[in-house]
Amino acid sequence: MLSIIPGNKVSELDSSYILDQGITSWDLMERAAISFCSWFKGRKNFEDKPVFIFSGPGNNGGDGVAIARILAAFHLEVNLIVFDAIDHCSKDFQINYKKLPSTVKVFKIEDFDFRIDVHAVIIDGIFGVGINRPLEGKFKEAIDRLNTFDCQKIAIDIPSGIPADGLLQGSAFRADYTVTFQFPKLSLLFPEHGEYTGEIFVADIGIQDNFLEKFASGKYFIQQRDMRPLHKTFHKFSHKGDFGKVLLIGGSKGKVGAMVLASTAALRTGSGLVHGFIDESERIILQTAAPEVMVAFKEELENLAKFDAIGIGPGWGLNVDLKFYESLLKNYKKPIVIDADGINLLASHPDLIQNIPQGSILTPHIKEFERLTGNVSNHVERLQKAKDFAVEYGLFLVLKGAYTSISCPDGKQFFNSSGNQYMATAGSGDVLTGMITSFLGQGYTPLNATICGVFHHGLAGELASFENKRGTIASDIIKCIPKTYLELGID
Ligand SMILES: NC(=O)C1=CN([C@@H]2O[C@H](COP(=O)(O)OP(=O)(O)OC[C@H]3O[C@@H](n4cnc5c(N)ncnc54)[C@H](O)[C@@H]3O)[C@@H](O)[C@H]2O)[C@@H](O)CC1
Ligand SMILES: Nc1ncnc2c1ncn2[C@@H]1O[C@H](COP(=O)(O)OP(=O)(O)O)[C@@H](O)[C@H]1O
Ligand SMILES: [K+]
Repeated sequence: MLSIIPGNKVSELDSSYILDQGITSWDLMERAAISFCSWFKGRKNFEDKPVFIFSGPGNNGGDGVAIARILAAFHLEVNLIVFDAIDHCSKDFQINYKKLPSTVKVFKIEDFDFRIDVHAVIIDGIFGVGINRPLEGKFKEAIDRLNTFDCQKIAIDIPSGIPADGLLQGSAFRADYTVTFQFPKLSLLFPEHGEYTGEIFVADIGIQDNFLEKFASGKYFIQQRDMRPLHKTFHKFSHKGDFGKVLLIGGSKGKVGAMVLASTAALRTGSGLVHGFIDESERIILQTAAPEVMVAFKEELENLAKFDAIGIGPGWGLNVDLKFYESLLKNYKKPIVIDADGINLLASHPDLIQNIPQGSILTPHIKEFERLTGNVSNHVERLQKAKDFAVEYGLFLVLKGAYTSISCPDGKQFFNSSGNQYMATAGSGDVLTGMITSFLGQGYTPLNATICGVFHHGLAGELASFENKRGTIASDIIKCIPKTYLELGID
């Protein structure tokens, strides 16, 4: 899986890779520029538009200069705006500058009149991971001004101004797209930076995952290409028992829908048998809405071991018999998935936490997480708290939202790449609970069940929103779960 390397290790990574491969730093910059340009050429919305590239003094600027040469070779109108005297710029910047064809128009920032047509494309190569202080002076002025333009804007590697691993202070370039090299920089995944990064694309520059791993910090980016090997294979003679027997517990007056969604999602994810335990008065609703789901009776819960996985919480309400909850946690000896009111009850009764079986999976959204661990002021703090919580209690903590993070008992953190804003709709979290419980019941390890659940859920959301856009609802996501297997080439 793709490692996320801290910004301060990137130059060490570059030097080590260059030495290992017997290439020059210019070769690596050229790969980055080619990779950027092939992404650029693949996007029909930039075709034949004039391009304005802003290049700072470092290697991010050097990338910009190399990109200027390559795009000019495609006969685009290319304007390059530089901020410093060329002999004060990085070595590879200077080499690329000498290679520029005469068709590229070069301006010094102080001479540039900012007459940029609305149809033009602005490319930001001002600062990359080398930024070491907030923007000021000519850099801040230029970026603040560029942010007022309505044309398409692309950031090279990271929007200038945002530090690779920390929080933005002051101004930064507001991009519609960020094309980041080899791995996403951690700060691109923070909600605070969403309005600056736009859509993120990872451009491959040829550094293999196992090489990156030497510089890893225990943070990983989950991509589509990682999915197949994490899945179990089933065969012609597999029977419904092989696909797992799961139990979902939740539902209260007015909130039975959450159980309908979670249990249907579990079935669509591949569970052989799904049981639902729900308030007696509400059972008929579950039975009617989801006839494939079997309603469980209290006496069946006396032998919990017969269930391959249990998910607790969807629509459960807060009016729950705590002794019953405690007995579930104590008596089930395998990992449990806990969501929604299951989490809210842990927050109001923290003494219950110690009873949760090791390796269990908690799936709070940001508000539920704060109820559990206290308020935080930013995402850096939130990620640290999630990691500490997972390590302290030996649990997997899934912090839901864009780039959902999975914090593991060993301190590793995984960030999901699938999903989109159209999934922010009622019940979409219940769908995830059903999916993770299903994978767990199919015999996946808690980590694989969580990664697969989170990735398939996001992919189903993307497929569902393809046509429905803002009108996407949780049931649409469930309908698209089977398509995620097709999309990933998994039988
Ligand atoms: N493996 C990789 O990741 C590769 C990285 N490359 C590019 O190289 C970039 C990193 O290049 P650099 O390390 O040269 O760093 P940058 O290009 O981000 O800039 C660093 C320069 O800017 C100065 N500086 C930093 N903050 C400033 C501020 N607020 N105001 C004024 N000056 C400031 C620094 O003193 C230094 O001279 C990456 O982001 C990427 O674009 C590619 O060229 C090749 C491969
Ligand atoms: N902007 C987004 N990008 C990607 N996924 C999102 C986004 N917003 C929400 N989601 C996903 O949708 C789900 C919402 O879950 P949750 O907040 O528990 O909703 P509910 O309580 O309504 O079921 C989570 O899995 C979350 O990761
Ligand atoms: K940049």
